Amino acid sequence: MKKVEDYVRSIPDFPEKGIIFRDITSVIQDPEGLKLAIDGIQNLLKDVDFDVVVGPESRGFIFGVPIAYNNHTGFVPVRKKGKLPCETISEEYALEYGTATIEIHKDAIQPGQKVVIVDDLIATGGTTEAAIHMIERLGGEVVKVVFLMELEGLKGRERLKDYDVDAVIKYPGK
Ligand SMILES: O=P(O)(O)OC[C@H]1O[C@H](OP(=O)(O)OP(=O)(O)O)[C@H](O)[C@@H]1O
Ligand SMILES: Nc1ncnc2[nH]cnc12
Repeated sequence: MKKVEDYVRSIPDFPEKGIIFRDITSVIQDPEGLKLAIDGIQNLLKDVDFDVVVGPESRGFIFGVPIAYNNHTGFVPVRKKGKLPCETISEEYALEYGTATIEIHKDAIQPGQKVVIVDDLIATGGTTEAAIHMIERLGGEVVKVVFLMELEGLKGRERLKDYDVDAVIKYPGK
């Protein structure tokens, strides 16, 4: 029987030389791959009590919404700058070259809410760290952070050492 990692397509040198791109389109286009991915993430949350799911644009939407639906919680998008229509707070974070900014609606998280962050992949952890800062600025408590894939060689988990972080698939390198 196939495992979820069998559905991930690895593309060398995309989007630039030296990066192995872990492609989820091959996972989610297959009914069994999609089911294994969502069920795998759900399994990491089986003992977690939470009120809301936050997912970063855009691949965090794909996995975050079904998890919110499964658990009968709401879903809050974290978007790239300039996309959200109401009042936002924002956070800048470092990319390999330069910086990027993500935003969340100011009224999306209520003080004291228990938040789970869902995304497809953790690399450096910069996106997640920025999302955590915003959630905490709004008074939310990040109770767990879950990914389909973790690139262990990039040490994102160390950057999030104060948080409960887990992933379905762990790649030892980058
Ligand atoms: O741990 P990090 O180093 O922050 O990298 C991981 C993030 O990068 C990717 O998103 P990206 O910003 O490429 O956006 P996309 O989902 O719209 O492709 C991925 O989906 C994670 O959100
Ligand atoms: N190697 C990688 N594959 C897919 N998405 C990524 N985001 C950051 N690094 C990535």
